[in-house]
Amino acid sequence: MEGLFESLPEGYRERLGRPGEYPFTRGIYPRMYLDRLWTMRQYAGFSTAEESNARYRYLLAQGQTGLSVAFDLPTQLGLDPDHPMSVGEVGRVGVSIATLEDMRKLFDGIPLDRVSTSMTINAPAMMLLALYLLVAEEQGVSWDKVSGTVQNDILKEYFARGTYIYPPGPSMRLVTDIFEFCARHVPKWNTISISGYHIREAGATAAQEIAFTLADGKAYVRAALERGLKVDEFAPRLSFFFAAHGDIFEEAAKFRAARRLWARIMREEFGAKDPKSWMLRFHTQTGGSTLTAQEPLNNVVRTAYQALAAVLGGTQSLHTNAYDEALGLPTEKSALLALRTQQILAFESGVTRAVDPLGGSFYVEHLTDQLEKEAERLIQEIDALGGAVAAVEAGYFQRAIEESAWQFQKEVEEGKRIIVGVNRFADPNSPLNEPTPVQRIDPELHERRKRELAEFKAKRDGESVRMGLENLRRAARGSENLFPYVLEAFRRRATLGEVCGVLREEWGEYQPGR
Ligand SMILES: C[C@H](C(=O)O)C(=O)SCCNC(=O)CCNC(=O)[C@H](O)C(C)(C)COP(=O)(O)OP(=O)(O)OC[C@H]1O[C@@H](n2cnc3c(N)ncnc32)[C@H](O)[C@@H]1OP(=O)(O)O
Repeated sequence: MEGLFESLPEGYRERLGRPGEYPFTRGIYPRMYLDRLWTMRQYAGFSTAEESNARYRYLLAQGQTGLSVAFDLPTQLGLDPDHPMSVGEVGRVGVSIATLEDMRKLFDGIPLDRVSTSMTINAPAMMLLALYLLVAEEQGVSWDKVSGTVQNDILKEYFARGTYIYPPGPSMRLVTDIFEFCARHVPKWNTISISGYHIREAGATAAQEIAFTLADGKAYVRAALERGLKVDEFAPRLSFFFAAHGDIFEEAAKFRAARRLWARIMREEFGAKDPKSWMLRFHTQTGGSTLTAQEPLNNVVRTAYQALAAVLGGTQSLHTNAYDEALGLPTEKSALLALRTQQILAFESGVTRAVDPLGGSFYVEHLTDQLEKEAERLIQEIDALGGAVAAVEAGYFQRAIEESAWQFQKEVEEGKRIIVGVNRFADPNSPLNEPTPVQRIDPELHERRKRELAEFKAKRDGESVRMGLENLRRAARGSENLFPYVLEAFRRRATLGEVCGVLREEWGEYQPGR
């Protein structure tokens, strides 16, 4: 492949750029997958820490190369299993974690210096990361060896995902505290996964996905600069998360355009000097909203094409959906098939042999330019509103996404957008409509988790816990970094609900529309 680039006409080469060079349209590494494949990181977790741990070990044994933890809704909202609002939700969409003991069980037998872990956690990101670091410590792994990612992207929770707790002001403080703490103590940790995935899943277009995500990214950078951090101190550890939907070339172009835009924003707008600060590194998940309950096996095919788009776009890490996700939680079998889908792509398809194989395609370069232009226009619109935080408060994102979602639905209903097995070739008697088994959650689980929590509380020193929580409360009233206080509270055996509860009392909860 080497000579190909040199043989291109003058001017064209400069315009195209090289992989691994600013503005990284063609990827962030000169040799991409020739040197290292993307991380195969399947989002998983359900029921108890023990059951999730067994699933993680199974997936790692099957060749998965990174972990990605799904937490249940109470955990994502900083509530313990014994909270009245947890009823019906414990262990349902992810694993239930409330204590250091739970976290220890979740990673039992998994060496935290050898595997990187992503945790989809936002409002209580600091708390779950603190528990993770304490488990690493117990394993004898020093924090500078620990690598992974917390989603920690609160802005999109307000308009696309929904698991917020506190109002934007204190929430942005927590985000920035994590940037600062990790820059000093956990240097290999990706402190945020700025997520377009949920924006897209909520109905945004590809250009909106890029624009809204990068606008959120700019808001986090501004918040950190206002805190007094230097851009090159924290920017190399910002990471991104996008969706891969079915339009292969548009999606591949989307990733290329996003990289180019972010590189420019970081270098030209924020004056970053370290090339690592310019690089947009991202995880991709295939499009959950594109999966259909009709003829579920068709989803294997959809997912494979979407994964191809992600890899053609130069993703660093990938989750391929299980075909039964429109019906319920993946079973061990469907989760394995999802992993095999990316292994076939990586090891059989030959797609990893060239770096940015689409680079120079007239069509893809054109799409890249177009998406970049449209996203840039939208980012300017958001800047004119005062940035992403102001745009959230003004309801800008919600309105824009609803409009696109409505447009999409209309096209489906009018048959202008074809979904095979749904609005074209639908057949109620299709043999592909056989019943699909889904993962079931034990109905006794909630009671069991409440008992475990009561036992945990009975064994601890109540006075020490109270002191830890009061120290956190005092710090929350001031402006110090809260991370050390959260760590201390967990060392004293406070629970997730208690730690988040103190901050709820101090800061209140976000009430949309008020
Ligand atoms: C839908 C659902 C929900 O709503 O609930 C969700 O949200 S699920 C959401 C699930 N989210 C996730 O799973 C997010 C996953 N995100 C991540 O893993 C990260 O943020 C990531 C995107 C930066 C990928 O990190 P990673 O560790 O897997 O991979 P990296 O690309 O950083 O590679 C690891 C190390 O190898 C190096 N490396 C990699 N490739 C190369 C190469 N070709 N040449 C030279 N070096 C290379 C990197 O620089 C890095 O080193 P060094 O570290 O020294 O630089």
